Amino acid sequence: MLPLLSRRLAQRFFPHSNRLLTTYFFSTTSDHRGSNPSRPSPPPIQVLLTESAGRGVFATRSIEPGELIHTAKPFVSHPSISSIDKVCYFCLKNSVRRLGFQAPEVLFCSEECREQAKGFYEVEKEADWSAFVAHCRNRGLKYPFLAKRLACMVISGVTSEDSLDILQPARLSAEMISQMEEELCLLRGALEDSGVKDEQLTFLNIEWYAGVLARIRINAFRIELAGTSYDDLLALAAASVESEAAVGNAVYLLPSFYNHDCDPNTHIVWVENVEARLKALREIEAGEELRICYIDASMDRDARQNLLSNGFGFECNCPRCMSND
Ligand SMILES: C[S@@+](CC[C@H](N)C(=O)[O-])C[C@H]1O[C@@H](n2cnc3c(N)ncnc32)[C@H](O)[C@@H]1O
Repeated sequence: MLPLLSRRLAQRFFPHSNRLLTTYFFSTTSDHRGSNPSRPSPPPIQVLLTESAGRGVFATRSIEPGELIHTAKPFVSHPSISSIDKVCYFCLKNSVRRLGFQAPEVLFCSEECREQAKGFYEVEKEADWSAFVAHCRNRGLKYPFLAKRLACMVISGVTSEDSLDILQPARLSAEMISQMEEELCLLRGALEDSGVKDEQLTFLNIEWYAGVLARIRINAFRIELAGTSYDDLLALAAASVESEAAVGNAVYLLPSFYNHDCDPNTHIVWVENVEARLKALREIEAGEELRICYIDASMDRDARQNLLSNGFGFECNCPRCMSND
């Protein structure tokens, strides 16, 4: 199922086939290797319909505790405002040193990241984003930055305007949509003033913008890097005290199909950059659904249910909640 899904997704999301971006997105791998040791086998998972939580991810074979099930590159990501001058503008790698070739306002950790970023940055760098950034900063908004980056990707032709349609959207109230109008106006205005032609902006209306944000709201991950060294761990500990542990936000395609469980069998981690690693927390049988935890599982049942209902719009039906734990 996955190779076919991948081919269809590749045609749909990258109509003009920027090879670099396509490679970046589809390099999901698993630790297990097949008969050819140099080639990683496809991840041991498939996406199927569940009984009561829409689509979900299921194991196609037994998976060992601690096993790396697969990795995933983001479809779109963005640093948090407080991290913009510290992390790579493409991969969100921490403690990046300024390289000579880049524009003064953003950082790239390598030539490769700068090259990969061309899909959005060539459009983005021509515009003055100060009004859009000030608007989002004053209201504490983070998701419009992902929508802005996606809009730039659509304009440059590396993805199509319906690329996130495959993801489940949140229900938005009329009030939420009317608040988005101002952001959209600033986003469109910045692009128009930078010389993007009207015909390249026909997709950028409130239906598109609200549809994208409705999907981002349910499917975006907050990226906290675990780091690899003692210094990384110390920096992370300091950042969590200052509530600035997140380096950014990202939307992935395959990881978005994982449902939530308050006692999950799988977790998602980030080590050095925005590339996600899905790992088994315990032994998982073939055919079992893989679930991650969207929230802090240490909270009591009522707090968990409230958070999931307000943040994600669903009543959790996991075994832990059903047993009132
Ligand atoms: C990130 S999506 C997961 C994939 C989704 N099931 C789909 O079909 O695209 C999150 C949505 O899945 C459903 N969901 C996830 N975990 C659930 C749970 N424990 N109980 C009920 N619904 C759940 C909810 O509708 C939620 O808004």
